[in-house]
Amino acid sequence: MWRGGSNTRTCKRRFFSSPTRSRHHRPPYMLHSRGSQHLKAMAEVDHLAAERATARFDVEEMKVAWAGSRHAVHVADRMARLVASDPVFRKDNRTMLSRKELFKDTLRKAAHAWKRIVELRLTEEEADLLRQYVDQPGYVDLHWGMFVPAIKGQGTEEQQHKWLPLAYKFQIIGCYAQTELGHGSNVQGLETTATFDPKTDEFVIHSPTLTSSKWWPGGLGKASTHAVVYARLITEGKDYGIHGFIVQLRSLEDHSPLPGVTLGDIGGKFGSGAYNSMDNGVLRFDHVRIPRDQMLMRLSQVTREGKYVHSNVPKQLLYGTMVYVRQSIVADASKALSRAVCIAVRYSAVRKQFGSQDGGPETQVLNYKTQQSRLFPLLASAYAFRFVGDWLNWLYTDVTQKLEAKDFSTLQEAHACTAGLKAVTTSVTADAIEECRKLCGGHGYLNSSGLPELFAVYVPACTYEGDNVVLLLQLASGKQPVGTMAYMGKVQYLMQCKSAVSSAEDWLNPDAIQEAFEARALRMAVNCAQNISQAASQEEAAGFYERSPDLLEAAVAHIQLIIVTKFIEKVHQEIPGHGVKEQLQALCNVYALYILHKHLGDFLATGCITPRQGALANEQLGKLYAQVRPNAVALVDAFNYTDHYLGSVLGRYDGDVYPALYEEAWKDPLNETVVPEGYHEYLRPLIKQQQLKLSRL
Ligand SMILES: CCCCCCCCCC/C=C\CCC/C=C/C(=O)SCCNC(=O)CCNC(=O)[C@H](O)C(C)(C)COP(=O)(O)OP(=O)(O)OC[C@H]1O[C@@H](n2cnc3c(N)ncnc32)[C@H](O)[C@@H]1OP(=O)(O)O
Ligand SMILES: Cc1cc2nc3c(=O)[nH]c(=O)nc-3n(C[C@H](O)[C@H](O)[C@H](O)COP(=O)(O)OP(=O)(O)OC[C@H]3O[C@@H](n4cnc5c(N)ncnc54)[C@H](O)[C@@H]3O)c2cc1C
Repeated sequence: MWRGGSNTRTCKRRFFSSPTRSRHHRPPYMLHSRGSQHLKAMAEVDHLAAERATARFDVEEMKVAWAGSRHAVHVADRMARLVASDPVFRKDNRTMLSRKELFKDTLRKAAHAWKRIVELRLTEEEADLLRQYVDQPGYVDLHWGMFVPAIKGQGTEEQQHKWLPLAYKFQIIGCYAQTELGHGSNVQGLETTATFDPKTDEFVIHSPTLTSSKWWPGGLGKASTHAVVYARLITEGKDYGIHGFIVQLRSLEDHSPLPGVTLGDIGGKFGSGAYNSMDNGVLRFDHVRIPRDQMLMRLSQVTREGKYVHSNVPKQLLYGTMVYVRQSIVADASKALSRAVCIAVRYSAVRKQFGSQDGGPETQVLNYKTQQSRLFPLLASAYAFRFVGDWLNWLYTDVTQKLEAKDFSTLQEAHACTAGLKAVTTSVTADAIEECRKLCGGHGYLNSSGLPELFAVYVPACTYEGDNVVLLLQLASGKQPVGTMAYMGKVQYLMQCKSAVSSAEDWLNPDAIQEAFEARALRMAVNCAQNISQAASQEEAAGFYERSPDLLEAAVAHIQLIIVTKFIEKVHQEIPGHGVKEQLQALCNVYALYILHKHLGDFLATGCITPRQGALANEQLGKLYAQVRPNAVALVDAFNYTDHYLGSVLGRYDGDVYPALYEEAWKDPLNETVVPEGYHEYLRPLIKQQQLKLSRL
């Protein structure tokens, strides 16, 4: 008890009262030769070895299951180490940099990453991974993640031929300028105009109001030379709605804004370090002219005479770039969540509190059932999101191939799944990162734990690429029971079926889980439909508006069903490696039963299960946690993250947390001097004044 972090009385003075030190001073015990030997010896110890020894499965094979293939493990490993060993990619000081320093550091890292990519002739797969491990949001994310995909998806072959080689070689840098000060979610409400002038064969791009200023695009503020700008196309006096245009913003010689272009950064954002490395920008146009062939013309065209021609394709293909990014955001959710969980699991195995009143060892906090019941569902969710992300990537590829063959039948399904899964996985992940911070107690609140920055970087994912609530409401427009909606075809059965579960073990049967989740999702959707028609005596839209909070819950139930289904399907596959399948089976059950327990109200209110069956699910959940416990550290080791990528003293692979925490504290700029700046101006006069007052008494 007295050795734990809650009891700092004994250590406080000793640790922080050393004499004046230079910027590079070391903590007291590190100056002492015996101290540094001690530290070295400790560094060679694996404090988590005992935890690793209790694992009942082959961790190397689990790495393969997580990464998707042996090749994927190998490439990821190589790229992670390449980044970790390069001093330019250092990030441990990131939260201490000013905004300007941080931005410059981002430019430096991006340039260095590009240099390494070219020097080492990395493949696209390797280059993507290298950028991921550099782990600092920046303009390159938008250049590769949105600018290039927008040109690929919406540009004609000729346009692709012209613009993509320039973008691939970084001869131009692009961003995605859609959102405006006054309109984000409502894309059809954007105000920027692109008016065709047949006299000069040009479009005139203009920002007619303050609210039409482009606002938020990443990379726009300071880095981009070009943007795909979304604007209302006006020709022959008619407004044809939103279309994309390639617009040059800055000189390729000196980076100054082109005539008629006003642009800059929109200002500091949530958290230290974090997303402040990104130059989210503001942009206004004052009648800026661009050639007609810079309208992205794959979906529709404007002829030399100014005639608007729409190809025979759904207009929603304009939103294709967003669908692409949303599916990649789902894969990213599992990365962010697994990082947070890895930190919290390892630290919970190291951290000890209570349990001994006689000087004996205290209890690892990971052994507390409350800690397990908060942490293991998050561990299971990380695996669940990973597998549903893989499936979504497959769906996206499949839909893209169909679209190329002019088959648009699965477009709506792709939109619904990407929108819904993006919304659910990002909301859960943001909350989970914060929960992991709390699971790490006080030390989780330190920047050096990595969790505050991870949260601050991650939380805007709930908003960008579509506000999560707005996206979930999109699911309600799904009409036909196809694809992931197919279960709705079993409406008669699912409306009246009763769960057969009669013991806790029965909940281990995937069919029992699947049926309960299908029945809950379907009944909630049917209830919504009935309530909407009752609420809307005249118009469906009015009922939709009235019952939208219920629709949100029904949408979440549908998405949770997809996640559970894809996890069950994954576990049904052949999975090599001793004990790997068993562990994944346990995690799948933890995920499903945790959701069932958390949303018990839904399951009971819709009559899918009885209160007794709900209690049995919770009983089984407790048994599953006990099964996960000895494997927990190995299950996070399977994510295969380097200490550099994890960026957390609490999540270190060797578990040697305390010396690392101690050393990290001394790196803070406040500790550059023992007597702080401001002492002579503010502290000393205050103290002296009080002393004077006292002496007069
Ligand atoms: C510790 C350090 C870690 C470092 C890690 C590094 C991380 C780096 C991070 C970088 C990653 C990402 C950067 C983020 C970049 C962000 C970019 C953006 O945010 S870009 C802007 C995105 N904007 C949006 O998403 C806007 C949201 N709004 C919409 O999508 C739509 O307008 C929508 C869906 C709300 C529809 O509105 P509305 O009802 O008005 O639609 P329409 O009338 O236009 O259409 C209705 C009709 O179309 C169908 N529909 C809608 N969308 C789609 C679609 N995408 N695909 C197919 N169909 C679609 C809809 O269902 C309707 O169909 P119907 O049959 O008529 O019912
Ligand atoms: C970090 C970050 C990076 C970004 N990067 C880019 C970028 O690169 N390019 C780009 O173009 N944009 C970018 N964006 C903008 C982003 O796409 C929008 O902020 C996002 O789409 C949400 O739109 P909004 O800001 O208009 O929110 P709003 O729609 O104004 O949302 C405000 C509130 O209203 C609610 N609401 C809105 N409509 C409805 C409705 N119909 N029913 C019920 N509730 C509703 C929302 O749920 C929310 O609670 C970025 C944003 C962030 C935060």
